[in-house]
Amino acid sequence: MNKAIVLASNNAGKIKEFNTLLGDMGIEVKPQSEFDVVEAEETGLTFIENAILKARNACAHTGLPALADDSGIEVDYLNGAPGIYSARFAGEHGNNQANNDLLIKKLEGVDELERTARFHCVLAYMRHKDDPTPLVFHGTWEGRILESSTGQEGFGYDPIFYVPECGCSAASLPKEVKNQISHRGKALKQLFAAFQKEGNAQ
Ligand SMILES: O=P(O)(O)OP(=O)(O)OP(=O)(O)OC[C@H]1O[C@@H](n2cnc3c(O)ncnc32)[C@H](O)[C@@H]1O
Ligand SMILES: [Mg+2]
Repeated sequence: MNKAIVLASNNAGKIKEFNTLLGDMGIEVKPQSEFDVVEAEETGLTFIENAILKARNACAHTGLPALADDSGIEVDYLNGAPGIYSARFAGEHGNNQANNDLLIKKLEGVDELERTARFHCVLAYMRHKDDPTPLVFHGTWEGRILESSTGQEGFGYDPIFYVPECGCSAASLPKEVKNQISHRGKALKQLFAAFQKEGNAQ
C-alpha cells in the first residue's frame, strides 16, 4: 500500500468494525474526521450511489484514495423500508434508539415468519475523485426483526436483528463472530480479494 486510505464514514460503530477487519487484512485506514472532511449529502436513491458519493467526497477533500460504506436494513413486511433511509428512519439522523423503537412499533403483532429482514452493505473504493471505475462490492446478512432489543455489542439495528444461524441477536454476538458473517464482513472480503488481484490498493 503506497498511500493512506481514508475511511469515508462518521459512524463510530462502522469505523470500529472496519479497523478490526481491515487491520486483520493488513490494510490501514484513517477516518475522514482526521482530515476534517465535511460529510457528503446522501442524495442517491441506491446504496451504490450513496457509497460512491461518500467516497468521492472524501477523495476530493483529501486527495487520497477513499473507502465508503452505505448500508441499511430492508424489512420485507415494510416492502423494503427503511432501506437506504435506515439512518434517518425515525427522522433524526443516527438516532438508533428511535429507529429501533419505530421498527418494533411498525411490526407490532406481525407473525415471526413475516418479520424477515436483511442488512445490506455496499462498499465503494475510489482511487481518486475522478476515478471512473470505482470498486463496488455488496454483502447481505439475512435475519428477522425481534419484538424487543437484546444484547450489548454492535450498533444501530443490531439489538433487534435476530440471526437464525446463531440463534441470537446481532448485538449478542462477539465482535469477531459478527465480523466474520455480517454484510460488512462479506463485502470486505470481496474488496480484499480485489486488492490482492490489483497488487495494491491504488
Ligand atoms: O454514512 P456514514 O457516515 O458511514 O454513517 P451512517 O450511520 O450515516 O451510515 P449509513 O448512511 O450507511 O446508514 C446506515 C444505517 O444502517 C445501520 N446499520 C448499518 N450497518 C449496520 C450494522 O452492521 N448493524 C446495525 N445497524 C447497521 C446504521 O446504524 C445506520 O442507521
Ligand atoms: Mg450516512
